Amino acid sequence: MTQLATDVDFVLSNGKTIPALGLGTVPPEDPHELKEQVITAVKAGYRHIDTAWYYGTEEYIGQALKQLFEEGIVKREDLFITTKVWPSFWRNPEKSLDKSLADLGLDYVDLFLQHWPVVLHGDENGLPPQPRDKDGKLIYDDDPVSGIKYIDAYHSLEDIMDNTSKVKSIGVSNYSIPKLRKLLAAVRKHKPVVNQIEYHPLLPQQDLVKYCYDNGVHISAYSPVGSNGAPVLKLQLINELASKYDVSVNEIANAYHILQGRSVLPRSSNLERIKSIIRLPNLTTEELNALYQIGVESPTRYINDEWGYGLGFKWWKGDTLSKDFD
Ligand SMILES: NC(=O)C1=CN([C@@H]2O[C@H](COP(=O)(O)OP(=O)(O)OC[C@H]3O[C@@H](n4cnc5c(N)ncnc54)[C@H](OP(=O)(O)O)[C@@H]3O)[C@@H](O)[C@H]2O)C=CC1
Ligand SMILES: O=C1O[C@H](CO)[C@@H](O)[C@@H]1O
Repeated sequence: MTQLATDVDFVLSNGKTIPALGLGTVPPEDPHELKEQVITAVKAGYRHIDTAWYYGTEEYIGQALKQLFEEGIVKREDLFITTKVWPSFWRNPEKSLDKSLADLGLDYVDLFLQHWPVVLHGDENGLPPQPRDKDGKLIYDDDPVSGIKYIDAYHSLEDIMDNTSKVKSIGVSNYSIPKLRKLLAAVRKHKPVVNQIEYHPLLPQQDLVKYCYDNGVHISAYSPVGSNGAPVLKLQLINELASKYDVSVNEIANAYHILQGRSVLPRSSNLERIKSIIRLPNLTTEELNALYQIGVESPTRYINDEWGYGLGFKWWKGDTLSKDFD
C-alpha cells in the first residue's frame, strides 16, 4: 500500500517536529478562496500550513482555523503553522508577528521565519512592503551586499523566542550559503531550525542543501512545481514516474523532497488537487538521483524577486553580482 505524505514528520534540531507536507498560501486572485483551501487540506490530513504577513491571506486562514476548531476537526496542537516577517518590517518583527497572530486567531505559531535576509525601508507597520524611490528602485535600509542588518532582524526573532511564548521555533527563508554562514557565526542562542528555499528538479542546489544539513538546518522546499504554470510537472521523467507508480505528477514532485528529508509546500486553488496529492510513492534512490540530474545542466529559478539580487544565490535571473559573493 502507498504510504501517505500526511503521515510523515521530520525532527528539527531543537527536537520539535515538522509535518512533511505543508499547504502553501500565496494568494490566489481572490484571497477569500484560502478559507476553503485550508479547510479542504486539513480535512484531507494536512497538518502544516505555510503563510506570511506579506501574503495578505492570514485572515482567511484564521477563518478556516476557527471553523476547524469549532467543528472539532482538529485541535490547535495538532497543527503546525508557519508565518514570516517581511524585510520592510525588519525593525519590529514582534509587531509583524502580533498582526499575523491576530489575523490567524492564534496565540502562537509553530515556526516564525525571517522571509529574506534583506532589510527594506518600511514604516513602523512594515509599509510599504516594496518601498521604491522616484526611479522605481527599491529602498534598502543598508547596502544589500555588505550590510548585516538582516542579522539584527534575526536577533529580534531570538528575543521573541526568549521573552515570549508566541513562537515555538524560529528560522529563515531565502538564505544562501554566504548569508547563512554569517548568520550562524552571529547567532546568540537560537540557531535557525529551518531554511525555506525554492527547490525542485529544475533547480538543483545540492551545495546549499548539504550546507544546511551539515549545520542542522532543515530544508523546506517552496515552489515545488516551479510556481505558476507548474513547469516541473511537464518534465518527461516526472510523467513517467507518475505512470509507473500510478500517482499524480504532483505526488512525484512532493516525494522528491519528502523521501530525502525535506518538507514541501505545494499550493493549489483546485480543491480536488489539494485533497488528492497526499500519497507518497516509494521512489528508488536511482530515480531520485535521476530527478536531481535533470536541472544540473541548466538550472532555472522561478522566484527571481528583485530583493533576491546579490544574496549570493546561484542562477538568480538578472543578478549581476559575483557568484563568489560573501
Ligand atoms: N519563502 C518564500 O520566499 C516563498 C515561499 N513560498 C511558499 O511555497 C508555496 C508554494 O509555492 P508557489 O510558488 O506558490 O507554487 P507551486 O510550485 O506550489 O505552484 C503552484 C501553481 O502550480 C499550479 N499547479 C499545481 N499542480 C498543477 C497541475 N497538476 N496542473 C496544472 N497546474 C498545477 C497551481 O495551479 P492550481 O491553483 O490550478 O492548482 C499553481 O498555479 C507558496 O504558496 C508559499 O507558501 C513560495 C514562494 C516564495
Ligand atoms: O513568499 C513569497 O512569495 C512571493 C511570490 O511567490 C515571493 O516574493 C515571496 O518571497
